[in-house]
Amino acid sequence: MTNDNEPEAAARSGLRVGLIGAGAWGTALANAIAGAGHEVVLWGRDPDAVAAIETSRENARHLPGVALHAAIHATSDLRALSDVAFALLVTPAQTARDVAAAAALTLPAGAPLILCAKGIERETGYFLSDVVAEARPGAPIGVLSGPSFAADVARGLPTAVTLAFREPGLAAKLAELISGPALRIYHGTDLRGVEIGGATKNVLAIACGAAIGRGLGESARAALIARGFAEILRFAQAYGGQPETLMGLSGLGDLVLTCGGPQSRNFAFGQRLGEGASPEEASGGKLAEGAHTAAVLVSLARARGIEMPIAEAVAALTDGRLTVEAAMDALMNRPLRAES
Ligand SMILES: NC(=O)C1=CN([C@@H]2O[C@H](COP(=O)(O)OP(=O)(O)OC[C@H]3O[C@@H](n4cnc5c(N)ncnc54)[C@H](O)[C@@H]3O)[C@@H](O)[C@H]2O)C=CC1
Ligand SMILES: O=C(CO)COP(=O)(O)O
Repeated sequence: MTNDNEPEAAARSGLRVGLIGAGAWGTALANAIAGAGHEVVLWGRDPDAVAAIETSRENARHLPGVALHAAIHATSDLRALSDVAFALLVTPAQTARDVAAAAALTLPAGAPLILCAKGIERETGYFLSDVVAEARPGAPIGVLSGPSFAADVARGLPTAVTLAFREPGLAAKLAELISGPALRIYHGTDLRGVEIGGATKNVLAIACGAAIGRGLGESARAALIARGFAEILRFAQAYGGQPETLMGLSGLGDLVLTCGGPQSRNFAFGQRLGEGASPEEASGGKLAEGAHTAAVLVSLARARGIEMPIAEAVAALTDGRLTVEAAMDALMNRPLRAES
């Protein structure tokens, strides 16, 4: 196992920070934040899995081979969050409502909560920050997003992401507290732009994966990234995100990362679809958030008259309504138009 964190950091007097969700990303962030000098409470829902993490000091299921920092305490008891200074919510997007509601019962009133999941709620079409706001009205909500594979962050490889809060100054303050030598956190106030970037890029990564899996080549991948980004920009502008935000880490940056290859679970899901697997086979039990977001993204786009043909194709693919060939034919046979 590797652990590049300085043991002394555990003894440094930092804040007590809650990490809600003990999957790959939650565990990687817990290590990074503990490495920045804080005491971390890592909450997971499964008592047996949490006990194994706490005793073995490794999350063998989701982040194997990475030693847990000494300043992390893993627990399945939400009451351990009752005295944290702030918390991060890192469970899958479609669980955000239930998990936020449960955490709201114990989190200190007014403690900032940072959303790290990437998606849109399927049943309501709500952005995740709005979902969480219903659980904790009035408490500050932030979004952390950007190009960052959990395995890279866990190995201490250089990573840069964006943290946004609407409250002026809060993102800068928290970014300062949790950034470290390898995790560089930029800050901003365009919460909506940051969360749209993270939710939409997963859908486009499935399209890239499908094209590569089908053997359509690198030119097709580049076209999908560029035209996919145009779709993201149109969507974000219609829903209140700033174009500058989308051109940064949480939009273009994360789109490029996840469209780059099968280290992305969304890309890998698309790749298997392209190779002929059914949507059920393609998931292989791994979380591909884009598969859960594609249909609701398309509904939101249609509701505002925004054209998102690539996202439409992904929604049809993931629902099993279209083959990769038919999806590509549909995209290639759209009327020629000015590039915008
Ligand atoms: N893995 C990565 O590199 C990154 C992931 N993310 C995002 O973070 C979110 C979580 O992803 P991962 O940690 O990678 O997933 P994961 O599959 O590694 O872990 C998910 C965790 O959530 C827990 N969980 C599932 N349903 C739950 C529920 N109803 N209540 C409580 N806990 C539940 C699981 O037990 C598991 O511990 C996703 O939205 C993903 O897009 C964001 C950036 C990087
Ligand atoms: O969001 C991520 C990287 O920024 C992780 O991507 P995947 O969920 O596709 O693995």
